[in-house]
Amino acid sequence: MSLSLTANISFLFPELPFLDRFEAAAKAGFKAVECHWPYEHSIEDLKAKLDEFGLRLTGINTAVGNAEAGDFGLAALPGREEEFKAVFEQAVDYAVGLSCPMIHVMAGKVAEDRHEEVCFTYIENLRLAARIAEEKGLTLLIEPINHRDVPDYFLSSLEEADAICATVSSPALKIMADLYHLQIMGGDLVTRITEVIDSVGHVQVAAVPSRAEPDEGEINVAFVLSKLQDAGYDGLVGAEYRPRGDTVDGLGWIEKAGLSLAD
Ligand SMILES: O=C(O)[C@@H](O)C(=O)CO
Ligand SMILES: [Mg+2]
Repeated sequence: MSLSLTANISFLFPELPFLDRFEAAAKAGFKAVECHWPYEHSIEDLKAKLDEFGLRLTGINTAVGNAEAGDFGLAALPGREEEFKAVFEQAVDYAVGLSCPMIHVMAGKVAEDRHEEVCFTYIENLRLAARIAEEKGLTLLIEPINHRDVPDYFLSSLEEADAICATVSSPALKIMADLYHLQIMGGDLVTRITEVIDSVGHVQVAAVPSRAEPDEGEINVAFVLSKLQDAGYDGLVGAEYRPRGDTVDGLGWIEKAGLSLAD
């Protein structure tokens, strides 16, 4: 298998302060990293770390909004369009400043009985964001997130994510297929993901149900990834799991899964 990894340094190396995780990832052999929310650090400080350790940054998320009030994204929230624009612009500034090609646009939490009602807002916000992404050469990702960990997250279905990509109809909008979330939300990973493979822009891995290294539990990660590759997926694989112990000691799964560190 020739798929390459990117280390999610929001989850890996949890014992280290965030800025020290770049060095740890590079020393472990990674050439690429992704993270969730880098915004408490300046673009300059982050760039210095990437340059110092010869890493590239492959993905960041839009800020969640008001985390203390329970926000987990804003794109699907009617009445919050200006706030969405602001967090999206912030993400674009960081992505451009750090040569980072992908932004995960976080949808937010919406009670199930309001799902239909807010679809319009989500699609309009994504249209606006996708236009900007096209101009800047960025890829936007939407990620179905499981309802056990994040009840009421607007986007939890792979098939709905694919339908939204078709509706927005922008080459800049793709699905982040996180095997952990998708296994919890219905499984049948190979068949379901290959059906939407043209819309998939990024893949992430973790074990289910533990969310630890993907060498245990319900998912045969080597098998699933090889089938996705056979179906035409040639993007990165995000190592987005919570290590059982020391991050470096837990990296043995990479070779067993036939993966390589990104170059
Ligand atoms: O799967 C996840 O939790 C992440 O990919 C994310 O972006 C939201 O935390
Ligand atoms: Mg994920």
